[in-house]
Amino acid sequence: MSEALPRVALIGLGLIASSMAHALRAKGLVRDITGYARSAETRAVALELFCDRVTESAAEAVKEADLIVLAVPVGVMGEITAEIAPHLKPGAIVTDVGSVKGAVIEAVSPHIPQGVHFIPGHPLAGTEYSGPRSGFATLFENRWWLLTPLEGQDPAALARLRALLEAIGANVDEMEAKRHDLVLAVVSHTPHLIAYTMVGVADHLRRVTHEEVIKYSASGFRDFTRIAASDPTMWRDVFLTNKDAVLDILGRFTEELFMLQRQIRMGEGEQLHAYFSRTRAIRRGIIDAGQDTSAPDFGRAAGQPKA
Ligand SMILES: NC(=O)c1ccc[n+]([C@@H]2O[C@H](COP(=O)([O-])OP(=O)(O)OC[C@H]3O[C@@H](n4cnc5c(N)ncnc54)[C@H](O)[C@@H]3O)[C@@H](O)[C@H]2O)c1
Ligand SMILES: O=C(O)C(=O)C[C@]1(C(=O)O)C=C[C@@H](O)C=C1
Repeated sequence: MSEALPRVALIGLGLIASSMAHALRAKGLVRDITGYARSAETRAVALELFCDRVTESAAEAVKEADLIVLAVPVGVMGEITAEIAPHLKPGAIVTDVGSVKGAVIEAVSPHIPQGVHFIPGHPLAGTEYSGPRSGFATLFENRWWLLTPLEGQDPAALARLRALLEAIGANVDEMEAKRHDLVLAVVSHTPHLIAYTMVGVADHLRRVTHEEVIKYSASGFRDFTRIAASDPTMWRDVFLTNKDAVLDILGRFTEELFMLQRQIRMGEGEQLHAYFSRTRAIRRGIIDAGQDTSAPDFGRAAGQPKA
């Protein structure tokens, strides 16, 4: 058990909070997990599956807590912090799991009382499912968990949080918030937008092709549909709060797309081949670095790809 952080309050009881609770329980790391969700139905599920106690208000949930985890959509982090702020225990740690860091820091920091430690965070792990039944204990195993500590952060509080996250299997790294938001715009936010768009395009076409798009969808398109099934509230908030970085990356993406479009139109096969060879090498680099646990290794086992 973590003597440093024995009582945990989870604010919002969806995929990430429930996964944290399952992981903390499975490893026996904390003494008590209290949860808050708006709906009575969600609270009942949480009580049955992973919380020791649930409360009808966020304020009530945090009173005794040593660690408070804000696990709500990015757009409501500020208002929920304003609600809990007067009830936080001196010395408590508040962290969040939001997919965007700059906007969360801006919204949450002004409400944090003196003597309470706010340490923004983001687990780079998730699925397209949401809600209190979607969590599982191994979600964070061997996945990055980025912390974006603020200036003057208490090193002891940071070390306590880091130790707990590492104990549930995460690889913890620290990063400056602005850099986090740019990196995530590249590796997560813009790819989600592209997936949403592609599935939208296919849906328009479906009406023309009489369901064949869905019937014969191959694995590439299926991957897009999985991503595009992600929670609409969460992703609306991500795009609205990481606007600048996403628009920057989307601009670059559009330029590349236009270039490829032109090469296809002009029949420039050599250029297309060179481009695809470069992207294939990037993918193989990710697998070789052990960053994609979902990738089968037959590509490597069978030797080099065909030239
Ligand atoms: N899903 C992912 O892949 C993923 C990965 C990493 C981080 N995150 C981040 O984690 C956070 C939670 O995401 P999740 O996937 O667990 O979502 P989820 O939809 O599964 O759960 C969100 C919870 O917040 C509650 N909630 C929503 N609006 C609220 C409000 N106004 N007041 C109080 N509670 C409210 C919901 O009822 C639910 O209990 C988000 O900030 C998201 O950006 C998500
Ligand atoms: O695997 C998925 O379903 C995800 O999309 C998870 C994913 C991502 O990798 O982009 C999505 C959003 C988060 O903030 C972190 C992780």
